[in-house]
Amino acid sequence: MTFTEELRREADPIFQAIFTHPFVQGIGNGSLQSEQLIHYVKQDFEYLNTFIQIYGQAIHQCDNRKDMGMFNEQISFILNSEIHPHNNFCEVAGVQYEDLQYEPLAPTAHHYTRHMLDVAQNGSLGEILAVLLPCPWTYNEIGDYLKSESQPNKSHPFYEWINFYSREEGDMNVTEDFRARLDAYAKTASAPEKEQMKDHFIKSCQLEYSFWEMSYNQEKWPVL
Ligand SMILES: Cc1ncc(CN)c(N)n1
Repeated sequence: MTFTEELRREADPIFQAIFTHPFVQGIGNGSLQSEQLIHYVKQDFEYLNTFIQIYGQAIHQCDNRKDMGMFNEQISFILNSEIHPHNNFCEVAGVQYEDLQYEPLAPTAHHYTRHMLDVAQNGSLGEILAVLLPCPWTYNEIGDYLKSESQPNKSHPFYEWINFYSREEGDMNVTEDFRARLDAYAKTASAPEKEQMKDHFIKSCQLEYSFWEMSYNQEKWPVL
């Protein structure tokens, strides 16, 4: 079993809980309220801004152009492609995307971004890959799950979102790319470093779940 297969097996209860979370189910059956979609987009815009900054820190740790190029491509992906699923949510909610940008972080988004930033500042390249991997991996699996469960056609309100994240067979996407790099990295990593990578990965999976919960409940700081 590869290192990332081991990670996936350990995180399976969290993946299953994500698939059945009411926000994810609400994407599948089109039942989400506008306020929930708006809360998600506001927080996710900021979350992805942090992701871009972490890619910058990962580039700082690369010792070859191939790896630098890969992270650079991922920055472009967020800037130019990952705006489409956000626009899908905005259209359904009946709001302009530009009006939801540069909002303060809610507690869970604050926690998740600080977790990733901490690893990016203090960890190895392997640890950075481990902390980032649940982001593409859980979304690809959500996309695949919703595509097979809901069989959406073009009239489904979240057709674009589901198709954006679901994978085509044989597709070499960012999840597969990160997994291959992390598996290669793990082959020469020490046992304590592998434990660290596992810990970062599992915490990010937990925080992926919490991010859906935050959006569903439109989480705010306790005292306003
Ligand atoms: C919180 C979160 N996790 C993952 C993704 C998919 N890149 C996202 N847009 N937002």
